Amino acid sequence: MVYLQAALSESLRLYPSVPVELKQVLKDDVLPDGTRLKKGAQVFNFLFSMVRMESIWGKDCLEFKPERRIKDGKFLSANQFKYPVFNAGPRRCLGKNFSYTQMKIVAISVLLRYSVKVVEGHSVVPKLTTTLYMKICLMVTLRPRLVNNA
Ligand code: HEM
Repeated sequence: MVYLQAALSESLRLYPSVPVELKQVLKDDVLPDGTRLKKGAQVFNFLFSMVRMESIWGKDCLEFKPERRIKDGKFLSANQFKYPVFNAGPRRCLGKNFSYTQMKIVAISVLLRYSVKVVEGHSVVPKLTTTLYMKICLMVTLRPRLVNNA
């Protein structure tokens, strides 16, 4: 279960369901990098880019590596501001735990019955909208697993 949690988190890092957020500035403010923001300004937060930045995630930032989220056999929760896939701060996603439960149920239901292999040469091309899609569907081969019902 630890590896599945890490794999789902890592998938959402590289392909965040909410790839871009729009925020509005309530009062004049200064970002940590010195950028000045005027009240009423709109700020696009490009999560899709942020979760792939080398300065935040290291040289292997573009690699799918669930292991980066596991230490001593335990799942490592990332700082919400480093991993804002579910937003960060007081307006964090209320459905985070629920969505992990859903994703695990779906993954387990499929993996229990089938071995899944992505079709050779098929590449995932993201389609950026307010939520993230794939430009074309994910082409996979499913091989039934032998289930022992005894
Ligand atoms: C992988 C699944 C999900 C992801 C990546 C996700 C991500 C996010 C993000 C980024 C926000 C902030 C949006 C913004 O303010 O611009 C958000 C807000 C929210 N999400 Fe999710 N979400 C997921 C699933 C769910 C589910 C399943 C539910 C409900 C059962 C849910 C309920 C909410 C609610 C109520 C908010 C608004 C929170 C607030 O503004 O105080 N989310 N989510």
